[in-house]
Amino acid sequence: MIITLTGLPAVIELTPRRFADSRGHFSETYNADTLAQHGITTQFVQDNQSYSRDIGTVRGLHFQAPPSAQAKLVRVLQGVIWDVAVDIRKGSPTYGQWVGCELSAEKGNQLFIPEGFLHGFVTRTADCMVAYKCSAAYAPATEGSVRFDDPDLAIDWGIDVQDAVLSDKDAAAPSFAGLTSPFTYRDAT
Ligand SMILES: Cc1cn([C@H]2C[C@H](O)[C@@H](COP(=O)(O)OP(=O)(O)O[C@H]3O[C@@H](C)C(=O)[C@@H](O)[C@H]3O)O2)c(=O)[nH]c1=O
Repeated sequence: MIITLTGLPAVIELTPRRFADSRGHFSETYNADTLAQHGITTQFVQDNQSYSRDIGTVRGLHFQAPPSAQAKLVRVLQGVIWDVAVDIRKGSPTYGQWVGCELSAEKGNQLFIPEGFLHGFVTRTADCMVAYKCSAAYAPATEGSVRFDDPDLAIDWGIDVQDAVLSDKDAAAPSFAGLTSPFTYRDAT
C-alpha cells in the first residue's frame, strides 16, 4: 500500500499493492487492518457504484449531515476521474480549500475522504465506473450540496464547465457562500 498525502492533510491517496502474473493482476482493494495501520479506522457500512456514460460528467458536490455524515473511500473500476474533496469543517485552517486527485482503473488508486468534506468528481473518460465505500447509510433527508463550479471554491475541473453533464439536482445546487456547514473541525478528525 502506497500512501500519498494530498494538499489537505485529512484526505489521503492510497494505492494498494498489485501482484502481477501471467493471468493479470491481484490486489486487496480494502483491508481494515491495513488501513488502520495508516490511521484510518473508519467503519464502512455501504458500498456504492455509479456508471457515467459521458466524458465530462460531474457528480457533486455532495455531503450528508450528522448523524449520517459519511467518510468515503473512492476508486475507479473502469476509466479515469478527477476526484475532488472540499473542507467544510467550520474552524478548520483549510476551510473552503479543495484538493483533486486523478483516480483510474489502470492505477487502482483510491481516495479517502473523511467526514466534513464535500465530495464530487468529473469523468475524464467515457463509460466510467466508480465504486466507493461509505461510513453511513444513504439518508436523503440529511443530504446537502454545493454548486460544483462555485466561484468561491474555484475548483479546477479540467473541463469547460459550461459543457459539464449534470443531474437536475446538481445543476440547481446552492452556492458555497450560502452553506451553513453542519461540521466543525473538532468533530471530523
Ligand atoms: C447516493 C444514493 C443515491 N440513491 C438513489 C437516489 C437517486 O434516485 C439515485 C441517484 O442519486 P444521486 O443523483 O444522488 O447520485 P450521485 O449524484 O451519483 O450522488 C453521489 O455523488 C457522489 C459524488 C457522492 O459522493 C455520493 O455520496 C452521492 O452523493 O440513486 C440511493 O438509493 N442510495 C444512495 O446512497
